Amino acid sequence: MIDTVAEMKQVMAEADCLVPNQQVQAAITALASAITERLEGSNPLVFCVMNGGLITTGQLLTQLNFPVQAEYLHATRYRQETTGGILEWKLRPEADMNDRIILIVDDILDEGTTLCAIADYCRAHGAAEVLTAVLVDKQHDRKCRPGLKADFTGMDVEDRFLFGFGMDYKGYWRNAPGIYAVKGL
Ligand SMILES: O=P(O)(O)OC[C@H]1O[C@H](OP(=O)(O)OP(=O)(O)O)[C@H](O)[C@@H]1O
Ligand code: HPA
Repeated sequence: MIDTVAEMKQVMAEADCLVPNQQVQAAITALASAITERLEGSNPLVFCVMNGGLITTGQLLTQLNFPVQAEYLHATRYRQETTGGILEWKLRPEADMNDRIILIVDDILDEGTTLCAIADYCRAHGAAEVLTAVLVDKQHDRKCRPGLKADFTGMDVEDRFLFGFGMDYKGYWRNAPGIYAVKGL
């Protein structure tokens, strides 16, 4: 355990800060404005995708200045790894989605498998429309559907393994106050 903590301190010491805190905050504020403009009058049901979506969703929600119903779900496919596997539903949404406009909020659109599966699930359970919002869109050509984009994107980030603002490296550093890339990854 102590070895892990020391390793994680080393990971941070050697990491590249790609986007500093203030810039991330500005991106979340811009996301909130775009979401407000589009959804203010439509009584959206917001789903936080746990665990990674926790910080983006939390900060975003406090900047949505209209009544919002917020829930969470948990789907995961990276676990402690840096490459994704089969998507595992840990907690499926329980709220009634029938005829609702759903907004799914997550930290990162990487290959997109996670967001696509969640959006498909919501549509199959009666959602009238499903929109997606991510803090980060990782730039590469490995998207599960070519050209896949979220409806709302905070920022594009280079193709490295990232941590901070909800994104973890081996379960750690979701709390890092900026977007960092692991040395060599
Ligand atoms: O676009 P994709 O390639 O599907 O990857 C993106 C997903 O991966 C991460 O979740 P993870 O599986 O690590 O689960 P966690 O949030 O519980 O850590 C992240 O929070 C996204 O939900
Ligand atoms: O770069 C990443 N970092 C953390 N979690 C992730 N899940 C998908 N891609 C990433």
